[in-house]
Amino acid sequence: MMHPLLHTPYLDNDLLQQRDKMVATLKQRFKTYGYQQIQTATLEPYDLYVGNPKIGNTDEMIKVMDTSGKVLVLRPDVTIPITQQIATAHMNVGEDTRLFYIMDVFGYRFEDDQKQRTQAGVEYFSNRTPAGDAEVIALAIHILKDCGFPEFKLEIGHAGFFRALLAQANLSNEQIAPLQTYIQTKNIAEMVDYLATLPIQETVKEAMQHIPFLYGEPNEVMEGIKQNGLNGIVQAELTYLVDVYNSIQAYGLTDHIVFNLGLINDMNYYSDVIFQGFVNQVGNPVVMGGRYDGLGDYFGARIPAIGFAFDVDLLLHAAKQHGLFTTLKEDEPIAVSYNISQQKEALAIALALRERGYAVVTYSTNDNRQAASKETVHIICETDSYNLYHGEQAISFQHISEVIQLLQERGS
Ligand SMILES: N[C@@H](Cc1c[nH]c[nH+]1)C(=O)O
Repeated sequence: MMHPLLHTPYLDNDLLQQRDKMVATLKQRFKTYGYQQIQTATLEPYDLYVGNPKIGNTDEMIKVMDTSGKVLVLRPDVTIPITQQIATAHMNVGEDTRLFYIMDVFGYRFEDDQKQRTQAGVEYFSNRTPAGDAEVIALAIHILKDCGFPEFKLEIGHAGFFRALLAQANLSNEQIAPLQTYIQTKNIAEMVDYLATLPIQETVKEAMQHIPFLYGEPNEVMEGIKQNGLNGIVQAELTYLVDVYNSIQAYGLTDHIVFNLGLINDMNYYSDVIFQGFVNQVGNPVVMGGRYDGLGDYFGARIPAIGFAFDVDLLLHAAKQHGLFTTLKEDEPIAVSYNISQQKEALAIALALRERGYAVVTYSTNDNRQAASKETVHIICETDSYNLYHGEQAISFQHISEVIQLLQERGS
């Protein structure tokens, strides 16, 4: 059963801690594959997007005006500005460049009311090779494993597959759009009716009707393609996909791979392999990516690249749904309360604890404040005695070193 996305207007402390932990896991994994972090501006010139055929619909971008009347957009995508930066700096990829990011994207192509989403992604600038593409896909799978998802699927398709079929049909963009939707939603009945209205060859119609079925175990999908005589049209794309798949085999990760030749991404910049990752019970993909070798051309540079982005909030939601949140260390602060005559000494104790990374709250008992809860470690500094209370236990101490030793022994 699919669960709708939960919309949290804000994240509470627990969720934020889980989110930080998840982001740390992703960052760590990106680093182990040799990626370096990059950050781009949140507000970008609208000109970066307008008029670029490789960039989707600019209507849905959030626009603002600066004080001089110049139109800016809130970063709708990360791949585009990074490609522009690399294009400006390099013109051609000499050396491989591996970049990762944790950045928000705004207002673009989201079905729901949430106009801001955090992406954790990578961009790998390098010439197209099956081994390079396989490494990026393996990294995405590695992350899903790191997060602890027991079951997930990575669907692989090819941006050129649908395009090659379309090239035979000579259709306008308006005619293509519904077709794309029918394929994405696997709405075969309406697709058949719609195809009947289009002026295209019967063989092409049949091929298109077959696209939604080209899903599943890679060998079976390839067999289905042959049986339907589709391989002649898209031979090069298919051979490449199989090469990538064979390379993923070397990582021992093919259990998670399915082919989906009906995969169509709304981003227009993809040129070759595209992929999306799904975990059970979550309808939308938690990760999307693909190769976009032609995007740099728009910025005047030949810089082939492949990348992906995880939707951090969706991933968090999925982890919660699957009960994958680990219990975090109890971080309730230690309470230090003191008689005003002992203020200096008590504050020195608090400082020493804070210096060691403990969270500490202090208050004067003369202020008549609420007592700490039973679970809290509570240090009370009175004129003639210093005591530490925890649950039923009460221990008196002379020196802060005794407190630190006690805390360490308890593992708190
Ligand atoms: N920018 C793409 C993901 C991606 C990164 N690199 C390549 N593709 C997206 O937001 O869907």
